Amino acid sequence: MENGSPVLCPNTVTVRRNPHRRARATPAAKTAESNPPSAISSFPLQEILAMEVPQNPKDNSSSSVQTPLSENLKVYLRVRPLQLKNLKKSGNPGDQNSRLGHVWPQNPQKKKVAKEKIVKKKSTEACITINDDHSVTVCPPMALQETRRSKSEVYEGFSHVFSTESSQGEVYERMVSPLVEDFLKGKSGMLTALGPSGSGKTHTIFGSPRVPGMVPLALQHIFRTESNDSRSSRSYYLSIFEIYSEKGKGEKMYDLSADGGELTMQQFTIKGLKEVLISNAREAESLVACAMAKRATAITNANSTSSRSQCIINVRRVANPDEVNDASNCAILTIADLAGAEKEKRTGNQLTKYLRDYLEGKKRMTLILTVKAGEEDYLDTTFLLRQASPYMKIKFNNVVEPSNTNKRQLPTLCTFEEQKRTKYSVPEPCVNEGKGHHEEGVLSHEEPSGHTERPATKSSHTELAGTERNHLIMQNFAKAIWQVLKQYRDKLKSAENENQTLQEEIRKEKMRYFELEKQWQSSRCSTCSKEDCAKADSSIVTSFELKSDLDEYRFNDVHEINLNSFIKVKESEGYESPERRGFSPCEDINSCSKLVEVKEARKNKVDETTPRNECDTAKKLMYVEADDRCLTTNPIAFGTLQSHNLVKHDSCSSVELDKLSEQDEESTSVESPLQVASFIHCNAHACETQPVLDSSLNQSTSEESDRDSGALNEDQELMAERLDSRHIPPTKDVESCQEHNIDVHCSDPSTDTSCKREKPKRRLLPASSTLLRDFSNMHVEDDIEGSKVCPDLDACSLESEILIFPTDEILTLVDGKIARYKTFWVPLSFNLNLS
Ligand SMILES: Nc1ncnc2c1ncn2[C@@H]1O[C@H](COP(=O)(O)OP(=O)(O)OP(=O)(O)O)[C@@H](O)[C@H]1O
Repeated sequence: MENGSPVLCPNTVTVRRNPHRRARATPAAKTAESNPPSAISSFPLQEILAMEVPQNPKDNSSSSVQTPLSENLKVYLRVRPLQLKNLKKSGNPGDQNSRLGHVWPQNPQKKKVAKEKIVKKKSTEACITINDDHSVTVCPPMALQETRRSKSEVYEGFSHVFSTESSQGEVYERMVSPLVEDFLKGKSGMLTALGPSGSGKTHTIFGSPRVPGMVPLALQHIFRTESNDSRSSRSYYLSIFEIYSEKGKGEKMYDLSADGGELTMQQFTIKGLKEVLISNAREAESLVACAMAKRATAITNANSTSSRSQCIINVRRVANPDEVNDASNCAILTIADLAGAEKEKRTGNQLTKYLRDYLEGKKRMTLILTVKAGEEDYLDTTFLLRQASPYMKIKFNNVVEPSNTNKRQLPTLCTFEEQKRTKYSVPEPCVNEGKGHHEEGVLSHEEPSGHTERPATKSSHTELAGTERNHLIMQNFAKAIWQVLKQYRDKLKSAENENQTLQEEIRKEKMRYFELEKQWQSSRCSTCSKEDCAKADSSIVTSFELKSDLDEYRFNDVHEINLNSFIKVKESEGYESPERRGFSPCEDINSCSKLVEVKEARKNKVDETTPRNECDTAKKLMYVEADDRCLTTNPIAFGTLQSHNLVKHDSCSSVELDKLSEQDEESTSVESPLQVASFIHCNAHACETQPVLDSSLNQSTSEESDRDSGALNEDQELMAERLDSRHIPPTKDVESCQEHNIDVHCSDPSTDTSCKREKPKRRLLPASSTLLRDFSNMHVEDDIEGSKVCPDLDACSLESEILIFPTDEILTLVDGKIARYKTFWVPLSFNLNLS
């Protein structure tokens, strides 16, 4: 519907089944109009690339990250003497002792075996040179310089570098004593020794009875302090365990205390580890000595009693319960002697877990790197220093030519470069690549490092600046992508909401459309009825609706018709009869024909505008509206109207009808399937006797066609014979039929468009006459209420059973006059035996 308003007159309404409508903008297009793409900002690629990066990122990165690390992490380097025997022979007192004889505590069983081992003859040349207290230069052996073209390297940034002459006491005072002091104040700390096998880790950590290491010195320090403080009543517990990696069995943990066993780690804590209360240093040293005796050791090329496990000692300080808010309540001092960190060594995962807080910088950690100074230890030394490079400044005076890099060294370099990348956020080591120096030749390790730093530093700064800029660009790139994605996500949400709103509007519009169409149809139907009434000047209207599948039944095959219909009977008052108008029966028939034409024309018009499906689904009803004074003629009129198309409807419907045979169908005006609403105008006063009606029908049919009239005459003759055989006199009331306005049309506006296939004509009349005669034989049971409301029915002598039930009255405007109809429901049940 274009305007959506109800249509009052179908003649003035133009119905367009597929009205041309202006295409509505799609939601997407609408969205695009309301929200232009410019709402989403374009990707700021140029801005990102054009941004300025600080030219000296070194200062920023080192100052921001290194500060906390410098507080919690300190890296020391200790260089083991070249020739231990020589040192021993030199009579240097104290800590410069032979490994075999003076490491404390000793494993007695392995001590004997170690003595039998052949001590390799080692080079007297050193590969490492201590530049100052914070830096060293590592120079490759001559053989490596020639074959691999390796260059010397300068490592700086150590908290302190202990020379080969440094004593245990010196190391302790400078490195461990501050840690212990903090521990006594309640701060946890850790000391870890890391280095290749035989570099002096165990010597540094445990020492020997004559040259005690950091553990005994720390224990002595602790209890000495405690003994000096008379008010102190703290308790100390000691635990010691090792993490041992067996081939094919993974890592295992063992408690190294007297009756300790295997341990397990859950999350980041060790389950089952025993703590031994210690009250003095001697007692603690004894426990440590026993644990060391249990520690797994093995003979390596570098060390006859090499520690093959990570040994960890914990000293826990428990404050007096009386001390309130003592922060030192849970302070722990951890000292770890790690296994050899040579290149082939694989460090354990469990140790990493256990030391997680320390490695992440959350707790104070002191790392001492032990290296050997011999030329044969060059690779292990450089490997260790490069591993520790993220935590300090390392300068490369020379680079290794890629072409000469053998398989052994390449992974090391790759690992190192990878570490540099992964450790980008940690204090960035100052990497200097002096390619220019490479062309000039190999730098001597004796050459002062200060002379070669400046050009290398410049290039290093330039490279770092570029790296930092790339890093920041990538960061901003990711941020920009994130922002754009967020904007698109918001737009998508809004579009979805709008889509839902539009769908809701569409649904409402559909509902409104259906309501308007319904109103239009109802209004059109009412308009049609008024028009028909005015034109037809009729008081009796009968409407039939036949089911669409009437073709399945043939009239000739049906011998019994159960007509359980409701016949609406109108009692018209004030109706101007055709007789008074001077209508003759013939004229009456003609007028009926005219009415048929008019209503057929309107039916066709309705059919043009009515969807087919509505016709199929429409209910099939039959109404017989008749003047009470010619009620007996209603069945006649009904039969006249129906012609041969009375077909069985359904079990609960009003009429059971049958369809015409093929030859009869040609002579009928109503085609099935269709819905038929018949308007039968029958003036009660004009109703004539059956012969008169028959004659009028014959007259009417003679005007149509010879063929039709022939068929009609045959039917009429047959019916007349049947009537004669029954000797049923015509009813008195049916004296004449001056006017028979019979119309067949689709009363339902939703009649199928198939109804217009063939325009119904007056050819109905001859066929109807057959039923007319049958109905005339029916007897109306006048003992029903019908006789009360229709006294004229008393004279009815139809043999069939017609039950008449009064219902209500209807006032209708007919030709400017008010006509009152009394309606009756007349369920019909009669048999037609046409055979
Ligand atoms: N600074 C030093 N002064 C004198 N002797 C040392 C020094 N460092 C190590 N040694 C001696 O070197 C030998 C090997 O030392 P140590 O056992 O401590 O090495 P390690 O690093 O523990 O080896 P591994 O990892 O195989 O256990 C020992 O006999 C030790 O006495």
